[in-house]
Amino acid sequence: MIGRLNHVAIAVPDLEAASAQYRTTLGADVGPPQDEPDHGVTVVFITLPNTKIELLYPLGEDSPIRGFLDKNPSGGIHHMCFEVEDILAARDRMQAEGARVLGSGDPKIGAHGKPVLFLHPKDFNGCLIELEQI
Ligand SMILES: CC[C@H](C(=O)O)C(=O)SCCNC(=O)CCNC(=O)[C@H](O)C(C)(C)COP(=O)(O)OP(=O)(O)OC[C@H]1O[C@@H](n2cnc3c(N)ncnc32)[C@H](O)[C@@H]1OP(=O)(O)O
Ligand SMILES: [Co+2]
Repeated sequence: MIGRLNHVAIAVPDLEAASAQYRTTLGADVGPPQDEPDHGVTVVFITLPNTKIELLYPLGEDSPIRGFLDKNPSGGIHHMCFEVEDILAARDRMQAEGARVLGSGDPKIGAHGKPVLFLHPKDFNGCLIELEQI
């Protein structure tokens, strides 16, 4: 069911500083900030040979990552995103297995213009999981 690791997301307290660190200290290929108002975040993608890093910064008052950054003021790994071929089939299977799908349960269009869903971290060993349909 889950396929490639599409990205690992890190919530950061300072998007510009984190972008500069990956670009300068780590010499990585860092993209531009992308506002994603439908998701309450601004994201920066860092392209690696085998996956991506997604830097996340809160956008708007009710950003879903505000609580995470309050608890982790210097930032932290926020979620992992796995690719799936059919996100509705994946959702139905996860729900049948007892996993909680966050939000309405209907996919939203994510940062790559593809449908995404999130699974509750408490159901996956404390790891927030995002599914993205390829
Ligand atoms: C543009 C889209 C982009 C893309 O890739 O396409 C994105 O990735 S958008 C990313 C931002 N959007 C989301 O994260 C949506 C899904 N997330 C949520 O709905 C919330 O973040 C939620 C429900 C996971 C947590 O919300 P909140 O922190 O406000 O709730 P609680 O404080 O009640 O937390 C409950 C419980 O879970 C623990 N927690 C929270 N966040 C995480 C996390 N990222 N990883 C692991 N655990 C997490 C929190 O500490 C609480 O645990 P407890 O032991 O009860 O204290
Ligand atoms: Co993501």
